[in-house]
Amino acid sequence: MGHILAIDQGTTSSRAIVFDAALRPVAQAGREFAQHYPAPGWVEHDPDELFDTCLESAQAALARAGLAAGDLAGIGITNQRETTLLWDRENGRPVHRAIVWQDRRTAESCHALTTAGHEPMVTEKSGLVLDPYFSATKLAWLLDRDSNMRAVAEAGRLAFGTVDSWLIWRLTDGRVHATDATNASRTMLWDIRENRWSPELCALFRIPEAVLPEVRDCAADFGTTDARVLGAAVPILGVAGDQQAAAMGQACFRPGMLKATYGTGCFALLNTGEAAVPSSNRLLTTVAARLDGRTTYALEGAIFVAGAAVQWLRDGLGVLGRASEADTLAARADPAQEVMLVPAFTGLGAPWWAPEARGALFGLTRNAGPAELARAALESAGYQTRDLLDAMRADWPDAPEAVLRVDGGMSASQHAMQFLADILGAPVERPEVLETTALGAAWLAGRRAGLYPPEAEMAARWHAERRFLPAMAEEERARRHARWRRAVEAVLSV
Ligand SMILES: Nc1ncnc2c1ncn2[C@@H]1O[C@H](COP(=O)(O)OP(=O)(O)O)[C@@H](O)[C@H]1O
Ligand SMILES: O=P(O)(O)OC[C@H](O)CO
Repeated sequence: MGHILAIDQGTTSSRAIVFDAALRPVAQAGREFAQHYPAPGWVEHDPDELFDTCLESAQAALARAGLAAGDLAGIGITNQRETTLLWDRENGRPVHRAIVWQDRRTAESCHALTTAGHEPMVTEKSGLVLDPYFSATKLAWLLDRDSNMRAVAEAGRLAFGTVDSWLIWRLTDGRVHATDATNASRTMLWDIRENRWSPELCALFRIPEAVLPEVRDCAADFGTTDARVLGAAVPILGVAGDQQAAAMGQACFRPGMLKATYGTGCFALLNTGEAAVPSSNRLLTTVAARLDGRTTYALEGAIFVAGAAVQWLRDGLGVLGRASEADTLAARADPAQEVMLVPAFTGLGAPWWAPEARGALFGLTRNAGPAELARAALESAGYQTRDLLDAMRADWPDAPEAVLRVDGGMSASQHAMQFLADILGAPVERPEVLETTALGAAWLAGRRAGLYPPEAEMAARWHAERRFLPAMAEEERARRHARWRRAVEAVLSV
């Protein structure tokens, strides 16, 4: 009974990791699933596939650990956030495929609501910007598909959920319809300060409250799995959105602590403690955690392209065989050249929120080649992070001097991480366990089960595998950053 299973349902794959009683990962498994693009800018996932890939991963991870479900003390769930599902409570069938957070189909309705002057109220209550990224307009779109749908929803027959709620529903065979406060805070329907579904936001987006899940703490009782699902009844004891779970896995529990996860994109979260700090720089104010009924908050910034720039070198340009070769290639770059990449392949995220912007290369010479491009791609994550951190400091001048804890696939790049420390002028720390998202979910469940330590002890246990210290002269940092800002301005003006 001393193990915890963490299920990490991400945008491109589902993974499961078994942790032992000392919170060490002992076995893992993962499954990819199909991405559906039914129209330009639309992205969907098959709800059954999301569940099945989680279940297969869980079974495979348990088998690799030599364990049965009955050996588990609990399950922690973490998930891609905002992705929106709606299903029929009676037959358990989704009314549509899941609409993924990246999906832009509701851009026009967001624009109309912004033009009508609703954004200040939306931001004040939800902490978010009025963008298609979040669940509310996606759910409204689902409810608008059929003239009868809202009446059916009002009668209590339909259930809305982010991916965590869907997995809980399926794991408990329809007995529990719940989510946690971090996932709720990404729906644009949750009043982050009042800690309740917002009647004003529900009215604005025309969402019947009958569809909404019950919102619980991150470490709480989310029901017990149906014994037929995994072979034994296992309590679900922890739930958090993946970026918040990563912040917990990085032990960023105190105000001022900061983590950035470098995967395809990058998500940075700055813990602001019990203060829900409003942003004047278009960052998001979001729930970092709700534990023992106490809500803590974060300022969040999202970059759309981080490791994806390395993928582009590999799959688009063919100058890399594998992402891990980027460092070797970048090391051959001519130091005298200053090729710079603004990787706005799908627009620019925070703090710019410029969906129409497109990428650009600056400083090309006849001698610029794959090595200079690789270096520019690795460094583009650093420049973008600097913009996020500058915005965070402007929003929250009380923030202590930042140390950035990093994780995700791209944090493996020495060059990217050293440049990050250089351009931030701040230390960058990389932990031993890079699976911080699953670790956070496991910690929540184990904390609830009484197996894992509370925050303070978790924080004391965390330690860096590698620390990158800034080595760039202040003048050089300022010069480079000014050049980056001019490059961004150029991209925004083309
Ligand atoms: N050694 C490396 N150097 C630079 N980028 C890397 C390296 N290894 C992986 N990446 C990048 O990290 C990303 C994958 O990280 P991962 O955390 O698995 O992302 P996601 O969860 O978004 O799929 C890819 O975009 C890949 O290009
Ligand atoms: O599944 P990931 O790791 O790409 O994370 C997605 C985020 O939660 C979206 O907000």
